[in-house]
Amino acid sequence: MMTLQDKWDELADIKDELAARDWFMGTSGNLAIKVRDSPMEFLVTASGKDKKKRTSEDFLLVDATGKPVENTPLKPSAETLLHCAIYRETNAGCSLHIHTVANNVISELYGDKGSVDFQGIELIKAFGMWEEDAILSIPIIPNYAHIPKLAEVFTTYISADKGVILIRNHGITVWGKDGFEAKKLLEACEFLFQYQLALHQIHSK
Ligand SMILES: CSC[C@@H](O)[C@@H](O)C(=O)COP(=O)(O)O
Ligand SMILES: [Zn+2]
Repeated sequence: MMTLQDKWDELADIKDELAARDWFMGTSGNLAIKVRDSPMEFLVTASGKDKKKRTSEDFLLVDATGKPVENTPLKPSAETLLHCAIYRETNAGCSLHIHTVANNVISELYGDKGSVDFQGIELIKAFGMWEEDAILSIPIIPNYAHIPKLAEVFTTYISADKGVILIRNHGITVWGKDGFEAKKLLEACEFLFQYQLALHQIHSK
């Protein structure tokens, strides 16, 4: 059986890997991993920390509403409600949110369209799309400073079978059945975004 410590270590390892890619600029980003189903509880990154550092105060346990389970001076991520929505609406075991230049620029380029679509590129297989003519459509939603409003809009775009939402000029959130799956989707998305930006540069010459 996986203990709380096992889950903590798993999330800490994922955090280190994403940090090594420089995906936590300026304290941005937040990560979560489900610890148990009933009552539903998950570990989430503490708010405002330098996520490139590994400390004993990196995560705290919260309930389905995003409230800390135990008395703690730590504050859960400001975007905990997005993770709550994912665990409420899906069977996900892990959810990851990062800000990169590539995901922000793509969200701005395709924001008015409401999605960015990928077809005929091998890496969409990371999303389980194996058919020749499959199209991966990543939804792009507006950003709202008011997190309950952002979570409300975000919830309407959660689809259990895809696991990715891009928030305009903000960042990407992915989720999967476990940490491995969520990280795979995140890496695939960032590859696709960089590919799309490179194509843009060529076409705009
Ligand atoms: C410091 S800019 C990024 C934040 O506003 C937010 O979008 C973010 O991703 C991190 O917030 P946090 O509360 O640390 O989880
Ligand atoms: Zn964010």
